[in-house]
Formats: sequence, structure tokens, C-alpha cells
Amino acid sequence: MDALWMLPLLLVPLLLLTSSTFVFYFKKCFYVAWMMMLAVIAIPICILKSGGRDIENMRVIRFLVRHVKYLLGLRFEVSGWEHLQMDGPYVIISNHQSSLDVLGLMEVLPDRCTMIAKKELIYAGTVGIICWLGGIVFINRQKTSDAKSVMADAAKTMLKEQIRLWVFPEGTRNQKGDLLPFKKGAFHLAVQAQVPIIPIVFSSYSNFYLRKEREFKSGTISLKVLPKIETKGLTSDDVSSLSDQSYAIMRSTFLEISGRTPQSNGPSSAH
Ligand SMILES: CCCCCCCC/C=C\CCCCCCCC(=O)SCCNC(=O)CCNC(=O)[C@H](O)C(C)(C)COP(=O)(O)OP(=O)(O)OC[C@H]1O[C@@H](n2cnc3c(N)ncnc32)[C@H](O)[C@@H]1OP(=O)(O)O
Ligand SMILES: CCCCCCCCCCCCCC(=O)OC[C@@H](O)COP(=O)(O)O
Repeated sequence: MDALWMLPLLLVPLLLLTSSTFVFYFKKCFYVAWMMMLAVIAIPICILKSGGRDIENMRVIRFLVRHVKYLLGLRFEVSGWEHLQMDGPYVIISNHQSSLDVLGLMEVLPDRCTMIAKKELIYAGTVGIICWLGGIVFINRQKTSDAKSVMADAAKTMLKEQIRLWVFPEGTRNQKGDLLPFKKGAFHLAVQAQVPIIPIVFSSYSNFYLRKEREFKSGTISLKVLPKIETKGLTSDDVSSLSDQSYAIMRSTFLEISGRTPQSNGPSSAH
């Protein structure tokens, strides 16, 4: 039999695999599907281990997510580990570029640490269920007064149950190659609980992940844990300066580990 006619058919998968747009969509879909599937595995384990919503479930989630970076061709280089070696509760703040941040978060996540997230995340299928089981604190960003009272409760719970909270103070994902202005909630939280703030900075994803250009290559992300910022004795009057101080060090670290200097601020800056 002459099977020569099949040759062009074989070319189709080859072409697809070399098309960066195809790889982009494939990796994104794979990521979502894989996380959903991991959550299916994690849900019964969490329920059996702790019977419901419990911060200890974060250990299970962390363990199950740690390999995902390899599947997507990503590597994390973490520096500043020593700054996380601290007893008791604290607030971690970090920049937020994409849902891929979850992978870096799980690389450094200390014990008894959960996150603050938008309430919409609870509807993300099995991932939403696992977020709830992991003790994630959900806030309604459209209703500031509700979000504030949820976070005031969280400040009390942090102390009572010796919990650490991870907040994305930009309040939304951002791939502009710079940090968005910070929302105040994370700083009110730390001041109300009188606990230190530990800033963690993810380097820019723009060298491997470009949403607009539909590119998702392999890449290495630097994760830098910065020294704690104390809040002992501070009051709500100090929140703005605390936020400004945190923003300044995180922004300069972001530019530094993303291979930019504050002067040459990427392609979007003025010529
Ligand atoms: C094995 C299984 C595998 C499965 C898969 C794995 C599953 C994954 C597991 C785990 C990963 C989870 C990953 C989660 C990731 C999620 C990320 C997100 O969702 S990011 C979006 C939500 N995050 C935020 O929005 C940040 C927190 N936001 C804030 O803190 C804001 O400040 C907020 C919402 C409280 C208010 O926002 P405003 O937009 O109104 O802006 P403002 O300027 O900050 O506040 C307005 C006024 O209110 C005061 N204010 C704010 N908070 C206050 C407070 N607590 N007390 C008193 N005043 C406060 C401020 O000082 C300001 O007043 P003055 O302008 O200064 O006078
Ligand atoms: C149908 C639901 C699909 C669920 C896909 C699961 C993939 C991994 C799960 C990681 C959760 C990460 C959550 C996240 O990064 O949320 C985005 C918000 O922070 C910011 O929201 P926005 O930029 O303001 O929309």
C-alpha cells in the first residue's frame, strides 16, 4: 500500500508543536485542567485529614502543586529564605502578574499561611473548593466596607490561631512591567494585628509569558524574599507611609531582579 498520502498529515502535529500560539493555548489549557484535576485529588485528602476548612490543608495543596512548574517549563530561583525563618504570625505581600503566581507562592509558602483572594475564586470549580478548604479568606472587592470588616476579623484570627496571611496589595493581576499602586488593606491588617510585613517580589514574567503576543515559553523566575518591616506601635495614621515604604522597596527590587534599572523602565517608558 502506498502510504505516502499520510505524510502531510504527519506534518500537522509537527507544525502545531512549533507554533508558539498553539503552545501558548495548549500550556494555558493544560495548566487550568491539571490544577482542576489536582484539586479533585486534594479535596478528599483534605476532608479526610482535617474534616473541612482548615489551614493545615495548605500543606496538602502545597505538596500537590510543587511539580507543576516542571510541566510548564518554569524554574524558580528563591533568595532571602532566611527572612521567612520567623516564629508567629506575619503578613506576606507580593506582586501579582498572573494565576501562575500560585506556583511561586507554593515554592516559598510557610506553614500556617493562607491567602486573601477575591470572592469570585470560590466559583472556580474544584479549585474554588480547594481554596475554601485551605482557609483562603474571600473578600468582595466591589464592597470596600465588607472587605474591610472581613479583613478586620482576619487580623483577630491571625493572632488567635497563629496564622500568616498572603496578600496581593495590587488587588488585581497586572502585566504592565511595573507594580500597580498598592491598596491599603494589607497594611491595615498588619497594623491591626501588630505583626511584621514580609515583602516577596516575583521578577517580571515578560521574558517568557506574554498574554497579548500569545507566547508562553520556558523561563526562570526570581523570587526574592525581603527583610521584614516591623509594625509594632504603628497606628492607622501610619498606614499610608507604611504602604509607600513597602511600595518603594518592592518596586526597586522588581526592576532590579527583572534586569532593569529604575531609569530605563522597559519598553513602555518615554523615549
Ligand atoms: C492541590 C490542588 C491544586 C489546586 C489549585 C491550587 C489552588 C490555589 C490555592 C491557593 C492559591 C490562591 C491564590 C489566591 C490568589 C488570589 C489573588 C487575588 O484574588 S487578588 C484580588 C484580591 N486581593 C485584594 O484585593 C488585595 C486586598 N485588597 C485590599 O486590601 C483593599 O485595600 C480593599 C479590598 C480592602 C479595599 O480596596 P479599595 O479598592 O476600596 O481601595 P483602598 O484604597 O485600599 O481602600 C479605601 C479606603 O479604605 C481604607 N481601608 C482599607 N482597608 C482598611 C481596613 N482594613 N481598615 C480600615 N480602613 C481600611 C483605606 O485606607 C482607604 O482609605 P483612605 O483613602 O486611605 O482614606
Ligand atoms: C473555571 C475556573 C478555572 C480555574 C483555573 C485554575 C488555575 C489555577 C488556579 C490558581 C488561582 C489563582 C487565582 C488568581 O490569580 O486569581 C486572579 C485574581 O487574583 C486577580 O483577579 P483579576 O485580575 O482582578 O481578575
